[in-house]
Amino acid sequence: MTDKLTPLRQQIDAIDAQILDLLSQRGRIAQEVGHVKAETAAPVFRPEREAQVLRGVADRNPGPLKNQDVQTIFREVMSACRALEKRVTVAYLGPAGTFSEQAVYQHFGHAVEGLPCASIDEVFRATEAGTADFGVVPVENSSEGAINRTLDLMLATTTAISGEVSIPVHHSLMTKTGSMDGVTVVCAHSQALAQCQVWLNLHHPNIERRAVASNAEAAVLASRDPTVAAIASEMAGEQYQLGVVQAHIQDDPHNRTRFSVIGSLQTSPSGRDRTSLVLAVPNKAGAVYKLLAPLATHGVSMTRFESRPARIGTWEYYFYVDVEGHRQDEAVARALEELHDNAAFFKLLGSYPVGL
Ligand SMILES: O=C(O)C(=O)C[C@]1(C(=O)O)C=C[C@@H](O)C=C1
Repeated sequence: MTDKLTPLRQQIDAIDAQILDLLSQRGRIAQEVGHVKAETAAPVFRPEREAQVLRGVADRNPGPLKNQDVQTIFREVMSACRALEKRVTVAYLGPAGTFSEQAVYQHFGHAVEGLPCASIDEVFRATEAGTADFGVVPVENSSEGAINRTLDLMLATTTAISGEVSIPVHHSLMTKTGSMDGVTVVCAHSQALAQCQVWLNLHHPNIERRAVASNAEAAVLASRDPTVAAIASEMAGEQYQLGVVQAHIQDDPHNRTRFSVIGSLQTSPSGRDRTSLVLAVPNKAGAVYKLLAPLATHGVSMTRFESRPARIGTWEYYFYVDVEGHRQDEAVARALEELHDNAAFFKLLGSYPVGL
């Protein structure tokens, strides 16, 4: 056994030495890129370029490693190279251990400075003020729908969307001891309580449910008090040393949350992009139908249509619309121009690479 293993490990050692050498070369070139960018004050983080690199890696992957795994490796390689140019700061809904933090690492890799914020409002504020280079905010959950506060702030602030990231959301029930003995209350963010209500009704119908600011806060509370159970990610459970009572208790096993990456960057086309905008029309019969006609005329597909009541007077609803393609693509550009002309209100939120 040992005799068979030794030569294989020698081969792995030789390959690792080559990988390390190539990584160092890549890092030195990234430093040069950094100097070129510094001369023109060009942005360090280029989401469209990173998306192209990751798609290329999956296209060329000869196996046996899975596409998702080679992409994870290359995302971290780019993250480390990017950090040689500049370590970007990313604001997210904290504390550490939230799904938002997971979304940050999935999009930017781990060589970033995470800035946990107390609320979605604060993520927008930190990003607008420049305290953070980017912010990551939840936009919609596959079971619970839109995150309304995010939609409202997209409208009210000057931030642009420069990327998107979607992550599976698996909730676990956890306590300090790993058992439900003596537990009187289950804490979680209201969205998580809603996403687990069928399971809770079935297994713990009589335990009080209390909504708190975030699942990570619930984990903190549970770590301090054995009468409190938390619903949170297992990552948060590990962070606050909780025992798992039951994993994956979300009612929908395919539960996902989509996040937007916000900032001041206007992302260039990557070849597979999405454009987000907000529209409003006067409250007349057929107005919405007419408003959207330019999309059909120019063959632009709509991938999302969400309405939010306007809170101040003139129009009844704002429509949050996502379309396929980049604002610089000819068909999209023409459709946007006509939408702009037809709409009583028009705000382009941004064009960005479709998430992996
Ligand atoms: O191509 C660039 O602009 C780089 O800065 C290099 C690099 C990379 O490591 O591949 C790093 C950061 C950018 O976000 C994109 C790519």
